[in-house]
Amino acid sequence: MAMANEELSTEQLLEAQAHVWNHIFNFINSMSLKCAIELGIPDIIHKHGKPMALSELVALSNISKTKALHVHRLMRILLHSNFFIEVNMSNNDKEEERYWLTPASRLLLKDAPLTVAPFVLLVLDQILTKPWHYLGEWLANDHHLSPFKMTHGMMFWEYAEHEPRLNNLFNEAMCSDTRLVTSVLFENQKIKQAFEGIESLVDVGGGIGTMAKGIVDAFPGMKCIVLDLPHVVAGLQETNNLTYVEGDMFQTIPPADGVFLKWILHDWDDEDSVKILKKCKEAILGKGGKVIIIDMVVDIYEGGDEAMEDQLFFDMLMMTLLNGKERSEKEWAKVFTDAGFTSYKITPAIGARSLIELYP
Ligand SMILES: C[S@@+](CC[C@H](N)C(=O)[O-])C[C@H]1O[C@@H](n2cnc3c(N)ncnc32)[C@H](O)[C@@H]1O
Ligand SMILES: O=c1cc(-c2ccc(O)cc2)oc2c(O)c(O)ccc12
Repeated sequence: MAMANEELSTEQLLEAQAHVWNHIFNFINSMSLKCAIELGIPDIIHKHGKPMALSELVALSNISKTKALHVHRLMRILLHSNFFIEVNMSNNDKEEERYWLTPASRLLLKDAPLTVAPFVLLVLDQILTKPWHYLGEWLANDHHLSPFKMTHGMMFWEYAEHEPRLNNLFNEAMCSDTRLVTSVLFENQKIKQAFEGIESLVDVGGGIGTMAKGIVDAFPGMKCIVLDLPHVVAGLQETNNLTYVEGDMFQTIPPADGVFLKWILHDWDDEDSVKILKKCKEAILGKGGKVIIIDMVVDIYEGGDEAMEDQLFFDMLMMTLLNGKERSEKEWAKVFTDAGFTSYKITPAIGARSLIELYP
């Protein structure tokens, strides 16, 4: 029998091996990043205010002094993946290599308003990484809605309800994303127009209300209601134009001119998404309103290959953690029609994500 590799030139064979190795070891990039965040390396360098030598980094962190050379190796891989840059500076006539931040590591500073550090800690937490080991077994079997359920015996939202550490990590991560989204969303006039004229809005699955706060700041006349599960919104501070409702979006959505769904429908399969959208339609009927969705539309993105690959990653994430998916325009159109909506408009909005306006 012919061997598959027989037809490859040496160059092709080595290239193929490098490609496979790269994919096998990609998790080392992720784990090195998580380790740097846990050690607070971006924050220590930022606080230092100027490029920092390895010896200074070790002295000012809780890294063991005996591990300095190991940290040099950790920094080497993070330099390679553009999370830090190396600056050569002279110190008492001695050339010394120093580490400095890049735009990517600035996004990892724990106290930066737009930090994505909570997402790194969330996605690479053992609760979320364990289900990936069961993906193949899950695909080979009919039972269980997701590899997450197969691993932990319950769905993601139930787990979050019973495990405050996951609940807090998740809500904090979502909040940081929302801060990033609001900071770019209303700069775009086309997007801003989508919210104009809406006097009351329900943010369905709005988490702890970060997006709703951003919306009422941008539209001070608007009243916003955040609907989410009791363990998420219980006891949160309300204001004159921001209120919280503990509830289930599959049961009732409070009536309003507009319903907003950010990163909700990608958590659910088509059948559940249609159920949620039917409830949204009931909420806006009689008000002549619309539904505004922020989610990915596969193959519509701004920002090149990385945004395209991010759509593929998120689709796999939704399959593994939840029973959800990222949808193409054709798949969205079917869900909208099945839920009884007649028209929609897609505007590419934030990198890999779009804003969809949906009309009954
Ligand atoms: C992926 S998060 C999105 C949060 C927020 N919209 C954002 O983008 O930051 C999904 C949200 O849906 C909420 N959720 C899940 N099931 C729900 C239900 N049955 N009714 C209401 N909210 C629900 C979760 O608690 C969570 O806050
Ligand atoms: O578990 C997640 C993680 C994310 C996520 C990861 C990294 C980012 O930079 C942003 C977001 O998003 C999720 C999500 O949107 C969801 O509906 C459920 C789970 C997760």
